[in-house]
Amino acid sequence: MQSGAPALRSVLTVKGQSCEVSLEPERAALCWRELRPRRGRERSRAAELCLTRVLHRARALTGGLKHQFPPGGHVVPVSEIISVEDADAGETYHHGSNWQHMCKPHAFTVHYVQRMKKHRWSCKAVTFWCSDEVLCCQWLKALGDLLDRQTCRPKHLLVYINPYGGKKKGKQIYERKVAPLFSLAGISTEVIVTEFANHARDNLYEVNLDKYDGILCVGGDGMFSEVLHGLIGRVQKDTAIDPNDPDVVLSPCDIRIGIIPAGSTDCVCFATVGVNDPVTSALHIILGDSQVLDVCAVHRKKRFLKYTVSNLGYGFYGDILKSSEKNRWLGPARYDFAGFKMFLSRNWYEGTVSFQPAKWAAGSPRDLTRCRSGCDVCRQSIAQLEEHQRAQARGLVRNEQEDDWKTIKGKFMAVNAANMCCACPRSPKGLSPAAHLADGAADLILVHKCSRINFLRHLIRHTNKKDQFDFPFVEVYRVKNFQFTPKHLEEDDDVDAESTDMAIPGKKNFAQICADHPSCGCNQVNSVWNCDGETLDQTAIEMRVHSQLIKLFARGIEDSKLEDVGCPSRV
Ligand SMILES: Nc1ncnc2c1ncn2[C@@H]1O[C@H](COP(=O)(O)OP(=O)(O)OP(=O)(O)O)[C@@H](O)[C@H]1O
Repeated sequence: MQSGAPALRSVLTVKGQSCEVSLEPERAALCWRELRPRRGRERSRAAELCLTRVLHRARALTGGLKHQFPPGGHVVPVSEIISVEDADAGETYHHGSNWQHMCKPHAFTVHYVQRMKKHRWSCKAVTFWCSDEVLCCQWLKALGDLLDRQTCRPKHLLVYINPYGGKKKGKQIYERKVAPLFSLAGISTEVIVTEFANHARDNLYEVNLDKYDGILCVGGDGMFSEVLHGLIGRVQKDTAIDPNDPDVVLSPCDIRIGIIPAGSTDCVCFATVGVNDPVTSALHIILGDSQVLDVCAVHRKKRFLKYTVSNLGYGFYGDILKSSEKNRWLGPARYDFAGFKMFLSRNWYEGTVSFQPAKWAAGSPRDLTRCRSGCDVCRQSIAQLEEHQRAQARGLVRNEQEDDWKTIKGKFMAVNAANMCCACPRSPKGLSPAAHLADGAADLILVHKCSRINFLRHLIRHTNKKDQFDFPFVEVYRVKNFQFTPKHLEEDDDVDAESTDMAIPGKKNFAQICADHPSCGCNQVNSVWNCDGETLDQTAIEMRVHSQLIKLFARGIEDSKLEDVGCPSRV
């Protein structure tokens, strides 16, 4: 409701109780509260509605109801109303009395978001009964007009479903839990059930994107990665940007991506919504939420390899992924099995890491801030980054292309670049709890070679309140880019020749034997990179953060205080 628009106030009946109901212009909210305490369910609805009429007369006489509701009322922000419909058409109201057949009372139903525990949302409905048709139409029109003004909401979506992701229930989840909500909200969809890996990615290069207000993926992180690659690739193609150039400024993607979690790992959904729940994600999409997200581009010299939004991990997390791929038949449990196996293997890898710190970043990886909805650290960091870029363009500060590189050589058990906290239900803190979704930087975590017991202590701290970086063998930096070169390629000028590191015949056999027999005391030469759950063949890589390159249908994790009051909130 626009500021200055008149308030709509009436006495309507909700669940047999007379309620004072208002559309508050200044709060852009629908509010209602019972006018008197409930006296028992046996009260006849006819008597209640008659009382409603009496109160309406009283309203006319007194010139309006009082402006502030006392405690005990409900408030639903208009921005969280999903839809409004004529209750007769919706048939959502329980018609319990004969009286309605005689008097034909009129009613409308409001569907809205209710906050549950742990960032979960559900769709609730409340039906308001009016004394006459004119009043009912007045309410339907006022609410409809307000919903029409929610211009950020999508109307037409392109949906890709991976029928084989997670427990192979993507299609079922979409049809049973998500599609009914979209139809309630008046959203039309075009659904493509993928037939092969990379179907969605390839399709995104061909479709007419102008037709859609958003692209959804139903599946896990692998499916999201497909859509991410398809969309970013398509936008670069349309804007004649060469993604193979590691120094190029990529064109941002304006169309939003929605994730309906239905995979084995739904890390991106968890970190941007706070829960892996298809209904919650669908509701964020319906309300038209928007969350910008940094994307890291991974290159090998002048060749583009992959984009990543969550974790780029070498060593421990790369080995887990590689090992888990062999046991896909175990389902999601394959990650636990592979993790345990890799922990026992205690592999370490020699190499050199070079990086440039993100000097503009407002936070640090070891502070106690957490990236939350409307994050101040992200906003401040980007403001400082833009200021820095403007100063560079004017020649006021020196170009950092060549300067400020820091180099660390060592034997690493894990090298991780976390672009977000990477929290998941198993590790609610994540790999880097203070990492931010859209600050233009990633957290580079280096775990040097250490004893098995120390590595276990480090891993356990991902699940408790202690600082997982507070060990002499762990280093963490907030960076704008980094490079990694494994030791055996350090001397090699022609690192481009490496197609896959395991292609070096002698080393391949050696690595294979030792991976299978960790007790022999030898170590594998190379790990692989785990790039958002997909393996990279190359080991010598460079990564750069592209700030706020994409937008998701999400709002970041909300402050839990909102859940305590619930929605509709008690005033
Ligand atoms: N129809 C299909 N057939 C085979 N593979 C597909 C199909 N559609 C998508 N894929 C691929 O399946 C992979 C895994 O998908 P998804 O992320 O949805 O499930 P997941 O169980 O979470 O997998 P993972 O845990 O391995 O990421 C993705 O890399 C995607 O490219």
